[in-house]
Amino acid sequence: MADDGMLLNFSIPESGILNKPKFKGGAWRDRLTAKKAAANWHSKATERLTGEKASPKPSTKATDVNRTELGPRNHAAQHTTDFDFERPAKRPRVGEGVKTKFDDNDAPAVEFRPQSNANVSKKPGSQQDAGKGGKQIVSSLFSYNPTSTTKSQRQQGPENEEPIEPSNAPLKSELDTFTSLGISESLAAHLLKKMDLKAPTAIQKAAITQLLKDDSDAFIQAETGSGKTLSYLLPIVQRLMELSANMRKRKVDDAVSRQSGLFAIVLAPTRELSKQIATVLDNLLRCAHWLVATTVIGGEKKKSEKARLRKGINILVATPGRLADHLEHTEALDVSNVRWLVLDEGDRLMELGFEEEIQKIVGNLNIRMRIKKDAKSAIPGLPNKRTTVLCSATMKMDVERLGQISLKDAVHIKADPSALTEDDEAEEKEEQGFYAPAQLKQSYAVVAPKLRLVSLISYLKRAFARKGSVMKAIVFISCADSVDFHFDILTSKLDEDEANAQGKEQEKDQNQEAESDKKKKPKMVTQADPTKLAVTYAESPSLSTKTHSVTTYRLHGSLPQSLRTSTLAHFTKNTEASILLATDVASRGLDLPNVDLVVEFDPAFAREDHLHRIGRTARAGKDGRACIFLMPGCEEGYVEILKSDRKETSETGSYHIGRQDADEILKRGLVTSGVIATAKDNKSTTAAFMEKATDLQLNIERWALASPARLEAARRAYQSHVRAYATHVAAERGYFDIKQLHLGHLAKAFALRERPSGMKVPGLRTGTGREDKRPAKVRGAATAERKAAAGAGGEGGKKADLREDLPALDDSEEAKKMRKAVRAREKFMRHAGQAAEFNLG
Ligand SMILES: Nc1ncnc2c1ncn2[C@@H]1O[C@H](COP(=O)(O)OP(=O)(O)OP(=O)(O)O)[C@@H](O)[C@H]1O
Repeated sequence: MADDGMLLNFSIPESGILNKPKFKGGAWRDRLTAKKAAANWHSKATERLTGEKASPKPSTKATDVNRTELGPRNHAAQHTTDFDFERPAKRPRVGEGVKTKFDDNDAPAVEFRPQSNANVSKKPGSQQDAGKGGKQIVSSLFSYNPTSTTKSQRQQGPENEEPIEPSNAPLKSELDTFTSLGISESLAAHLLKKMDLKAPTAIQKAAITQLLKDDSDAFIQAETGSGKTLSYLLPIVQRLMELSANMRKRKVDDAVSRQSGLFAIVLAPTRELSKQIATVLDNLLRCAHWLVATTVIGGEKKKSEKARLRKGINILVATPGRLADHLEHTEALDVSNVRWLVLDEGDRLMELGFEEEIQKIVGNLNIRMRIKKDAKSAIPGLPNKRTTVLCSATMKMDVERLGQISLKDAVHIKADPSALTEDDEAEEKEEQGFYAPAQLKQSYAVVAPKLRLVSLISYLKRAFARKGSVMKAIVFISCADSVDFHFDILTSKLDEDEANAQGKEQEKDQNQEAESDKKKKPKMVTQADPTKLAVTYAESPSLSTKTHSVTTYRLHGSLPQSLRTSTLAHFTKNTEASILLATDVASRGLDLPNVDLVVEFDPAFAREDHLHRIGRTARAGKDGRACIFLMPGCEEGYVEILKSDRKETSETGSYHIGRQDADEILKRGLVTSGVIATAKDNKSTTAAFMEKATDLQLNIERWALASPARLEAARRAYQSHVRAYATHVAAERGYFDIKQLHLGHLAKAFALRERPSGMKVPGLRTGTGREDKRPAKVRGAATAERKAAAGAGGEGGKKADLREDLPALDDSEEAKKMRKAVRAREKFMRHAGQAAEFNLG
């Protein structure tokens, strides 16, 4: 039957047959625009269908605007795709494309434009990808970035300057030998043959002379990498060898053996440092095998430590918490013969809150020594008084306090004795003086927050591009979560098809789920897989080249002690190119061989920490480079601190500090791969590096999207980073002003397409312009919070592991409850022997 003229008898509901589309999510402006356009079209369509006045047919052509590389914020755009309406005029912007959200605090991963509007020219800085699926992507990585306040000067860099005489190298004069300082021939021969140490450094010369000469207490102050460890160990070993030789000569006494008693204790703030000192000591004692040393440190089994103490020990290296514990509970530990007590890294011991433990230890040593003296059973030849040696790079207030607790009429020992002056004012200035090694080459990189992650990868790519150009690098990061996040990125295959495909799927799902999630109750967050913590090193696909591989390591205070130890040991032994991503747990005292580059990706919380960090390179006269990442704006003021790092600079202002821009780093790392671009090919290189950087960023974002655990880890890293940022010392907060931090842009550096919501950070701009009016006491707690976040790696029993759930430091009930919970968990961790951010003794 012909259907011509057939009348369909459908009844049309009052509301019309076309239901009005619902608009959810996205920016309200987008929703409003879409709603208006849809309403307009809807009424006209309904009019037409109900037989009323015909109206022009609306276009139903999908404009494909939703098929983007966008995060959930662009969800609104997805709902508008059935309507080809005119969008309102947008805020003008540099480059092309339509920005999906006009939030000054935020910027999407990429911006997009409708396909219909595809005739826009491709310009550098607005890289488009019309590839797979007809997507039109405009990179926002290079737009709306803050501009630098310091000049980019392509001038002579430090590498072209006259070589600078190292300030921490062994002395060159033929007269300066170990034997000339009073070290025995046999020990000096051992130093030369077995430890390859020919001549003493300046601080060793000063300290060994003094400590062999008399039994006064001493305060040793010298720059990083100047050999302080041997400056106190050598005189102790020399004295004990003499004691032993004398006893053998007398024949009436038994020769010194492990049973003769404990003669020296060395206290260090961290387990890593204790182990390192113990290793140097063991090497020394190979020429005096009758002397025995051991360690007692937090995180190890107390039972086996007790067994070792029972067997007899002559020199003990310990962390304060664990030693205090043994003094209380281990009967076999007899300290009545202790004649040397060394407090290494004194400022750090105080910073980590060991004052109480040290007071206990010193008190205990004093009492036992007095009792022993009264009993007149001291070993013949043993000094009558105890010598206490305090080592510190700085003479800050808290070190003075430590001096008051432990030292009596101490001699101040410095590498350059002429620096010890009678002039009080000059002396005070000198005492505060803590400088970087003279031969260390320093530079800074000015990198906008959005470009931080891609710039870091590019910087490292370039540094390791040529085999052997950089052997080992340490990258300092402010908090443990952020170390974990960057470790995952650097050890993943970012451009793997599978990961990308998963990421793209996830993108779609995320867009769809974002809206419904908002309405639902907040879900339990997916925690990053904690078992993954077991992996602390892996090859880095993005940094390795065809000719050589690069291994990335991670280290922070939240890793179990055994892992920390094995990771450091592996990094130390690795003879191939390797990078250690670490919190400040690695900033103090650690002597890792062949580190020729230190990158401060997150600036240190205080100048002293910065000097300790960069001091991991350029040690004992060797060369070294250090680069700090600063964001454009107030952070660039930190260059003043860099200038004050060098002794001669602070006085003469002559040292050149290299400067690089993000563009330069990206160009060198991603395009010219080690070859410096000439002016001729500069133009094409500009387009190329922007394209490559955008691709890299997209790959990273897709990689993160491919797994909820990764996304969660990224969020945690971001949050911990921002919270840590709020805890720079007051004197430097002008450079690191949390209120100036662009949180939306920064999210990108954590592979996030929008900034996580619901963060409480003290001092953070809330939109109300509210100032941080917390009482000083509460504000002070921020320091502890920061240290905990950094996984500062002490063994301070009283410090909280606030890493996972740092409370906002206000006085609200919620914050109080949270602090209580954190304290309870810390207590539990302590009893359970777990490694907290601060590792417990
Ligand atoms: N006389 C020497 N000649 C050559 N190398 C030396 C000498 N003394 C020490 N070293 C080496 O210098 C490096 C740094 O020594 P050490 O760790 O004691 O420095 P430090 O002053 O304690 O540094 P930091 O302040 O960073 O802890 C070590 O690798 C050590 O082997």
